[in-house]
Amino acid sequence: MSLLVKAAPGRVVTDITPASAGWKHIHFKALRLQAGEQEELSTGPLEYCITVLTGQVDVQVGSQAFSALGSRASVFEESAPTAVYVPPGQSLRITARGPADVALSAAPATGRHATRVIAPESMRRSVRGQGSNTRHVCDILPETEAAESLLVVEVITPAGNSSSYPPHKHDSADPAAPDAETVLEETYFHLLNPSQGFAFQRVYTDDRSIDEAMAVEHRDTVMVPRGYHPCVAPHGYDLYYLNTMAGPERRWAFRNDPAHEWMLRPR
Ligand SMILES: O=C(O)C[C@@H](O)[C@H](O)C(=O)CO
Repeated sequence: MSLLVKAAPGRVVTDITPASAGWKHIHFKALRLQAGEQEELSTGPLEYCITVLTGQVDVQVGSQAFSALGSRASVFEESAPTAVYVPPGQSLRITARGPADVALSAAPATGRHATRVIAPESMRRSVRGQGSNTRHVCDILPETEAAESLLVVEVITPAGNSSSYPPHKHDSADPAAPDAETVLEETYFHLLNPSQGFAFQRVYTDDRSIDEAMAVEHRDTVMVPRGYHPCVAPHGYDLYYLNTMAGPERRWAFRNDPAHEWMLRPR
């Protein structure tokens, strides 16, 4: 099975489930809605993070109504998105007010946290890396914000730069070194600017039982069940991706590929 899920042309751009991905935790759906189009579902045993990537939507969760969420025309604007956290056991309806791109990240939960809007102003934005490894990170649902298993973050990699680099992984848990690494599945939902561009992502393990190098295009998704997962944006095309992570422990602890870690050391 390829780890690259090509974008579908219609309203549902991608719909990844544990059954389709062959993993345990992450459900990821990307929608491209036109004015008035709706997505209705029951959250069942899952918690959701609805990220309004572009455009504006109204969101109804049970009897709670949230109107006109979303403030970006493009994910490449220098601003954070609006998101909504929705716990298990809720009815959920998303209605587009105009053209809107919406991402639904979901993972198992028991219902410890209430529905809430995550406002753009509350999200931490930071710059990571140096030189041609500089990228711009926005924490949508990080460890410090309440949720049971989901972690959601978006990253812009300027044209010509790399990100998630040096390559890192989070796929093993060592009880003898509990701080060393956590086990997290991950999806990368990629967008490019201009949209006809392409970027590259490699997913590989130490033993190379996984070693896939992918050309990713606008709205493609890459599944990272395990292994290192660096990205590169060629000259002329900025790369955006939305990461959803989930696993048995809600903590992002990673290990860099020792072969490439040298570049982080002062020279
Ligand atoms: O640092 C980056 O460039 C982004 C990555 O950390 C990305 O969010 C990820 O791979 C998380 O595991």
